[in-house]
Amino acid sequence: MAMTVRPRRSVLYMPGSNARALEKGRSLPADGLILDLEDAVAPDAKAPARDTIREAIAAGGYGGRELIVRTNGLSSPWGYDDLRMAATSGADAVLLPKVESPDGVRQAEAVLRAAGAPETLRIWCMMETPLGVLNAREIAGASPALGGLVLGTSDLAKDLHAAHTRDRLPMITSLGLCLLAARVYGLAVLDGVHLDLNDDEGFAFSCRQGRELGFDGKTLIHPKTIAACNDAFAPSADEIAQARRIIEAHGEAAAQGKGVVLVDGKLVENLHVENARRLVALGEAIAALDSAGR
Ligand SMILES: CC(C)(COP(=O)(O)OP(=O)(O)OC[C@H]1O[C@@H](n2cnc3c(N)ncnc32)[C@H](O)[C@@H]1OP(=O)(O)O)[C@@H](O)C(=O)NCCC(=O)NCCSC(=O)C[C@H](O)C(=O)O
Ligand SMILES: [Mg+2]
Repeated sequence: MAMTVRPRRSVLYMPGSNARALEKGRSLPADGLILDLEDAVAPDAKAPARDTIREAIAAGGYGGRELIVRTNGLSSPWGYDDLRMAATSGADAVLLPKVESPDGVRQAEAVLRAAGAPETLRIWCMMETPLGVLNAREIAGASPALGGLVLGTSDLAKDLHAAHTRDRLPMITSLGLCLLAARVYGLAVLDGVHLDLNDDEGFAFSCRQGRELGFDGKTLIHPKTIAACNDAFAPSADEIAQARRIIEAHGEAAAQGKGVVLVDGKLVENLHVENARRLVALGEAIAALDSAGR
């Protein structure tokens, strides 16, 4: 059975006020781009940044990259105008900051729909406050328009009074709760940013850890980190080859009326086949993106 998986290994933030960054986004190998109106944009630059983002998306050239507009909160002076712009911008998704309740999602959704947002526009939520994380399950189930959760580990660390440690132990509970909520509702889920651009080793560790925990990918702040992130979140050639062996061996076993089989000495059941199919589909989707130049 064919399975569709959208690669979201690397999703790069860029300030909506930075036209050069938006231009560069058209040629970077990121799976997605977050065109930011919130924290990366100074108050005086918010209104012009809205125009810059709208014009950039309208001009096109982003290929298969997923385009996500991060708006300001509705309690800020810019939130409503941001949502109205994003509604008809042609973006794939709107990313709401600091979401703390399902009502926050529904309120934003009502503004988007009233502004003419198409049914295809997804709503993504930043999970970056203690209350938001505790309400992750309700937020993830707030609307069928939900597309994904993004961890805001910088804001979260601040609110938790937590340290940024290499092993990210202080974050683990929050990461786990958001992952659980996303998987319950079939949403995408992206890990937070690694702030130290000179710490290649720490970055590689956090990518590996994020993938092992179950994240689909990681949010990034600089283009130089995209390639390593893509590698870390893509299934390796060995993993794909093993997944194919699992699918084939289980298919042969099923044809003989057996429910289980050993592959490379390990027990394989239906659940392993499901995961193997996901890995193969992800590998194929990545190959298709790469061959299209995105
Ligand atoms: C961090 C930066 C300000 C560094 O910018 P800069 O000094 O320009 O870097 P470089 O000179 O090394 O840039 C080299 C070229 O790459 C382009 N570039 C740099 N960053 C980006 C980017 N993010 N997107 C696209 N292109 C980028 C430069 O234009 C240079 O190109 P060229 O002209 O060809 O030489 C900068 O990287 C930056 O602004 N990063 C994004 C910051 C951001 O968006 N922050 C907000 C999101 S993080 C967050 O909010 C987390 C969350 O909410 C939480 O709570 O955790
Ligand atoms: Mg934040």
